[in-house]
Amino acid sequence: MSAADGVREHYNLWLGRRQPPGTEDPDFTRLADAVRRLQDQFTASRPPPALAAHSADTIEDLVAALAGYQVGEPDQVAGRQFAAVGRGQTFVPPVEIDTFDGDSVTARVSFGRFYLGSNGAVHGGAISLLFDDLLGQVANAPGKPRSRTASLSVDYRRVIPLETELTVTAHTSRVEGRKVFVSGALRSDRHLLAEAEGLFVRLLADQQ
Ligand SMILES: CCCCCCCCCCCC(=O)SCCNC(=O)CCNC(=O)[C@H](O)C(C)(C)COP(=O)(O)OP(=O)(O)OC[C@H]1O[C@@H](n2cnc3c(N)ncnc32)[C@H](O)[C@@H]1OP(=O)(O)O
Repeated sequence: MSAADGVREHYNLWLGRRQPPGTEDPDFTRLADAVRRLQDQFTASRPPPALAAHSADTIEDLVAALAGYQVGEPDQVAGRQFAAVGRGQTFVPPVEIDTFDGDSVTARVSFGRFYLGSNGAVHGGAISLLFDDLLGQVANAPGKPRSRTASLSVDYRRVIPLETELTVTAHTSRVEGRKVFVSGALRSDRHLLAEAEGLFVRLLADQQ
Protein backbone atom coordinates (compact mmCIF):
# COMPACT_ATOMS: atom_id res chain seq x y z
CA MET A 1 0.00 0.00 0.00
CA SER A 2 1.19 3.50 -0.60
CA ALA A 3 -0.03 7.06 -0.48
CA ALA A 4 -0.70 6.74 -4.21
CA ASP A 5 -3.45 4.21 -3.47
CA GLY A 6 -5.57 7.03 -2.22
CA VAL A 7 -6.11 5.41 1.19
CA ARG A 8 -3.39 7.23 3.08
CA GLU A 9 -5.97 8.95 5.18
CA HIS A 10 -6.65 5.60 6.80
CA TYR A 11 -3.05 4.97 7.84
CA ASN A 12 -2.61 7.39 10.65
CA LEU A 13 -4.18 5.26 13.34
CA TRP A 14 -3.17 1.64 13.75
CA LEU A 15 -1.65 1.37 10.31
CA GLY A 16 -4.26 0.38 7.84
CA ARG A 17 -7.17 -0.21 10.16
CA ARG A 18 -10.37 1.35 8.91
CA GLN A 19 -12.39 3.78 10.95
CA PRO A 20 -15.46 1.99 12.28
CA PRO A 21 -18.49 3.51 10.54
CA GLY A 22 -20.13 6.28 12.49
CA THR A 23 -17.14 6.97 14.75
CA GLU A 24 -15.64 9.85 12.77
CA ASP A 25 -15.78 13.06 14.77
CA PRO A 26 -14.42 15.97 12.74
CA ASP A 27 -15.35 18.53 15.38
CA PHE A 28 -13.43 16.61 18.03
CA THR A 29 -10.48 16.26 15.63
CA ARG A 30 -10.54 20.02 15.18
CA LEU A 31 -10.57 20.40 18.98
CA ALA A 32 -7.55 18.10 19.27
CA ASP A 33 -5.70 20.13 16.63
CA ALA A 34 -6.51 23.30 18.58
CA VAL A 35 -5.20 21.73 21.81
CA ARG A 36 -1.98 20.76 20.01
CA ARG A 37 -1.54 24.32 18.81
CA LEU A 38 -2.31 25.54 22.31
CA GLN A 39 0.40 23.25 23.72
CA ASP A 40 2.93 24.70 21.30
CA GLN A 41 1.86 28.32 21.78
CA PHE A 42 1.69 27.96 25.57
CA THR A 43 5.18 26.48 25.73
CA ALA A 44 6.63 29.23 23.59
CA SER A 45 4.75 32.16 25.11
CA ARG A 46 5.68 34.77 27.70
CA PRO A 47 2.35 36.55 28.20
CA PRO A 48 1.82 39.59 30.41
CA PRO A 49 0.16 38.70 33.76
CA ALA A 50 -3.31 39.88 32.71
CA LEU A 51 -3.26 37.68 29.63
CA ALA A 52 -1.93 34.71 31.63
CA ALA A 53 -4.78 35.15 34.12
CA HIS A 54 -7.38 35.56 31.35
CA SER A 55 -6.02 32.49 29.59
CA ALA A 56 -6.21 30.47 32.81
CA ASP A 57 -9.84 31.59 33.31
CA THR A 58 -10.72 30.56 29.77
CA ILE A 59 -9.09 27.15 30.08
CA GLU A 60 -10.66 26.55 33.48
CA ASP A 61 -14.07 27.29 31.94
CA LEU A 62 -13.35 24.76 29.22
CA VAL A 63 -12.25 22.14 31.74
CA ALA A 64 -15.52 22.67 33.61
CA ALA A 65 -17.55 22.38 30.38
CA LEU A 66 -15.88 19.11 29.39
CA ALA A 67 -16.23 17.69 32.91
CA GLY A 68 -19.86 16.89 32.17
CA TYR A 69 -18.92 14.69 29.22
CA GLN A 70 -16.32 12.32 30.63
CA VAL A 71 -16.50 8.74 29.29
CA GLY A 72 -14.64 5.50 29.83
CA GLU A 73 -11.92 4.21 27.51
CA PRO A 74 -14.26 2.19 25.23
CA ASP A 75 -16.16 5.37 24.36
CA GLN A 76 -13.17 7.69 24.17
CA VAL A 77 -12.81 9.74 21.00
CA ALA A 78 -9.24 10.98 21.58
CA GLY A 79 -6.70 8.81 19.79
CA ARG A 80 -9.36 7.05 17.73
CA GLN A 81 -9.78 9.34 14.78
CA PHE A 82 -8.17 7.03 12.25
CA ALA A 83 -7.96 9.50 9.39
CA ALA A 84 -6.46 12.38 11.34
CA VAL A 85 -2.79 13.16 11.74
CA GLY A 86 -2.35 12.89 15.49
CA ARG A 87 -5.39 10.58 15.67
CA GLY A 88 -7.42 13.11 17.61
CA GLN A 89 -5.07 13.00 20.59
CA THR A 90 -2.42 15.42 21.76
CA PHE A 91 0.24 13.24 23.35
CA VAL A 92 2.11 11.36 20.64
CA PRO A 93 3.99 13.59 18.17
CA PRO A 94 1.96 14.15 14.98
CA VAL A 95 3.12 11.43 12.61
CA GLU A 96 1.95 11.37 9.00
CA ILE A 97 2.22 7.94 7.41
CA ASP A 98 3.40 7.77 3.80
CA THR A 99 3.81 4.05 3.08
CA PHE A 100 3.00 0.83 4.87
CA ASP A 101 3.36 -2.70 3.48
CA GLY A 102 2.32 -4.75 6.48
CA ASP A 103 5.78 -5.00 8.02
CA SER A 104 7.47 -1.68 7.37
CA VAL A 105 6.39 1.92 7.47
CA THR A 106 7.75 5.29 6.34
CA ALA A 107 6.36 8.46 7.81
CA ARG A 108 7.05 12.12 8.49
CA VAL A 109 7.02 13.95 11.78
CA SER A 110 7.71 17.50 12.90
CA PHE A 111 8.12 18.28 16.60
CA GLY A 112 6.48 21.49 17.76
CA ARG A 113 7.70 23.65 20.62
CA PHE A 114 5.70 21.53 23.09
CA TYR A 115 8.32 18.80 22.60
CA LEU A 116 11.32 21.00 23.40
CA GLY A 117 13.84 19.54 25.81
CA SER A 118 16.43 22.28 26.07
CA ASN A 119 18.93 24.16 23.95
CA GLY A 120 16.77 23.75 20.87
CA ALA A 121 16.78 19.95 21.05
CA VAL A 122 13.66 17.79 21.04
CA HIS A 123 13.13 16.10 24.42
CA GLY A 124 14.61 12.61 24.42
CA GLY A 125 11.45 11.20 25.96
CA ALA A 126 9.44 12.48 23.02
CA ILE A 127 11.73 10.52 20.70
CA SER A 128 11.19 7.35 22.75
CA LEU A 129 7.45 8.05 22.67
CA LEU A 130 7.53 8.43 18.89
CA PHE A 131 9.36 5.12 18.49
CA ASP A 132 7.24 3.24 21.03
CA ASP A 133 4.09 4.29 19.25
CA LEU A 134 5.22 3.69 15.67
CA LEU A 135 7.15 0.48 16.33
CA GLY A 136 4.22 -0.68 18.46
CA GLN A 137 1.86 -0.09 15.58
CA VAL A 138 4.08 -2.16 13.27
CA ALA A 139 4.14 -4.98 15.85
CA ASN A 140 0.35 -4.70 16.14
CA ALA A 141 -0.35 -4.33 12.43
CA PRO A 142 -3.68 -5.68 11.18
CA GLY A 143 -3.78 -9.47 11.29
CA LYS A 144 -1.01 -9.75 13.89
CA PRO A 145 -1.63 -10.94 17.46
CA ARG A 146 -1.74 -8.09 19.93
CA SER A 147 1.55 -7.31 21.69
CA ARG A 148 2.96 -4.89 24.25
CA THR A 149 6.30 -3.20 24.55
CA ALA A 150 8.63 -5.28 26.73
CA SER A 151 11.79 -3.34 25.90
CA LEU A 152 12.68 -0.24 23.93
CA SER A 153 16.23 0.93 23.31
CA VAL A 154 16.93 4.31 21.71
CA ASP A 155 20.27 5.62 20.44
CA TYR A 156 20.40 9.39 20.07
CA ARG A 157 22.92 10.07 17.32
CA ARG A 158 22.47 13.82 16.78
CA VAL A 159 20.53 16.69 18.26
CA ILE A 160 16.98 16.46 16.91
CA PRO A 161 15.72 19.81 15.66
CA LEU A 162 12.31 21.29 16.42
CA GLU A 163 9.88 22.39 13.73
CA THR A 164 11.68 20.48 10.99
CA GLU A 165 10.13 17.80 8.84
CA LEU A 166 11.90 14.53 9.61
CA THR A 167 11.51 11.02 8.23
CA VAL A 168 10.78 8.13 10.57
CA THR A 169 10.85 4.52 9.47
CA ALA A 170 10.17 1.22 11.21
CA HIS A 171 10.19 -2.41 10.18
CA THR A 172 9.87 -5.84 11.73
CA SER A 173 13.37 -7.27 11.85
CA ARG A 174 12.50 -10.73 13.18
CA VAL A 175 9.92 -12.76 15.04
CA GLU A 176 10.91 -15.44 17.57
CA GLY A 177 7.91 -17.19 19.06
CA ARG A 178 5.97 -14.52 20.97
CA LYS A 179 8.78 -11.98 20.56
CA VAL A 180 8.54 -9.41 17.78
CA PHE A 181 11.65 -7.30 17.18
CA VAL A 182 11.00 -3.99 15.45
CA SER A 183 13.70 -1.52 14.36
CA GLY A 184 13.26 2.18 13.76
CA ALA A 185 15.20 5.18 12.52
CA LEU A 186 14.68 8.95 12.51
CA ARG A 187 16.42 10.98 9.83
CA SER A 188 16.70 14.54 8.61
CA ASP A 189 17.38 15.09 4.93
CA ARG A 190 21.10 14.89 5.73
CA HIS A 191 21.65 12.81 8.83
CA LEU A 192 20.65 9.77 10.83
CA LEU A 193 19.36 11.33 14.07
CA ALA A 194 18.21 8.42 16.19
CA GLU A 195 17.70 4.67 16.04
CA ALA A 196 15.53 2.35 18.09
CA GLU A 197 15.12 -1.35 18.76
CA GLY A 198 11.88 -2.50 20.27
CA LEU A 199 10.87 -5.87 21.66
CA PHE A 200 7.13 -6.45 21.62
CA VAL A 201 5.81 -9.58 23.32
CA ARG A 202 2.65 -11.11 21.92
CA LEU A 203 0.01 -11.38 24.61
CA LEU A 204 -1.39 -14.62 25.97
CA ALA A 205 -5.14 -15.12 26.02
CA ASP A 206 -5.37 -14.03 29.66
CA GLN A 207 -3.32 -10.87 29.01
CA GLN A 208 -5.65 -9.26 26.46
C1 LIG B 1 -5.81 -2.46 18.19
C2 LIG B 1 -4.48 -2.59 18.78
C3 LIG B 1 -3.51 -1.60 18.23
C4 LIG B 1 -2.32 -1.44 19.12
C5 LIG B 1 -1.34 -0.44 18.57
C6 LIG B 1 -0.30 -0.10 19.60
C7 LIG B 1 0.47 1.13 19.29
C8 LIG B 1 0.98 1.79 20.50
C9 LIG B 1 2.11 0.98 21.08
C10 LIG B 1 2.35 1.31 22.49
C11 LIG B 1 2.83 0.06 23.17
C12 LIG B 1 2.99 0.24 24.61
O1 LIG B 1 3.48 1.23 25.05
S1 LIG B 1 2.45 -0.98 25.63
C13 LIG B 1 2.61 -0.26 27.22
C14 LIG B 1 4.01 -0.44 27.82
N1 LIG B 1 4.29 -1.87 28.04
C15 LIG B 1 3.67 -2.53 28.99
O2 LIG B 1 2.81 -2.05 29.76
C16 LIG B 1 4.06 -3.99 29.12
C17 LIG B 1 4.29 -4.39 30.57
N2 LIG B 1 4.87 -5.77 30.59
C18 LIG B 1 4.08 -6.81 30.42
O3 LIG B 1 2.85 -6.74 30.34
C19 LIG B 1 4.78 -8.15 30.35
O4 LIG B 1 6.10 -8.02 30.85
C20 LIG B 1 4.83 -8.70 28.89
C21 LIG B 1 3.41 -8.98 28.40
C22 LIG B 1 5.51 -7.71 27.93
C23 LIG B 1 5.64 -9.99 28.90
O5 LIG B 1 5.26 -10.79 30.04
P1 LIG B 1 4.98 -12.35 29.87
O6 LIG B 1 3.82 -12.58 29.00
O7 LIG B 1 4.92 -12.90 31.27
O8 LIG B 1 6.21 -12.90 29.08
P2 LIG B 1 7.61 -13.43 29.60
O9 LIG B 1 7.45 -14.92 29.75
O10 LIG B 1 8.13 -12.64 30.74
O11 LIG B 1 8.53 -13.09 28.34
C24 LIG B 1 8.29 -13.67 27.06
C25 LIG B 1 9.63 -13.63 26.35
O12 LIG B 1 10.02 -12.25 26.21
C26 LIG B 1 11.27 -12.02 26.89
N3 LIG B 1 11.20 -10.74 27.54
C27 LIG B 1 10.20 -10.23 28.27
N4 LIG B 1 10.48 -9.01 28.71
C28 LIG B 1 11.72 -8.71 28.23
C29 LIG B 1 12.57 -7.60 28.34
N5 LIG B 1 12.21 -6.49 29.00
N6 LIG B 1 13.76 -7.65 27.72
C30 LIG B 1 14.15 -8.76 27.04
N7 LIG B 1 13.37 -9.85 26.89
C31 LIG B 1 12.18 -9.84 27.51
C32 LIG B 1 11.38 -13.16 27.90
O13 LIG B 1 12.73 -13.44 28.21
C33 LIG B 1 10.75 -14.31 27.12
O14 LIG B 1 11.69 -14.77 26.18
P3 LIG B 1 11.86 -16.33 25.82
O15 LIG B 1 12.19 -17.03 27.11
O16 LIG B 1 10.53 -16.75 25.28
O17 LIG B 1 12.96 -16.36 24.81
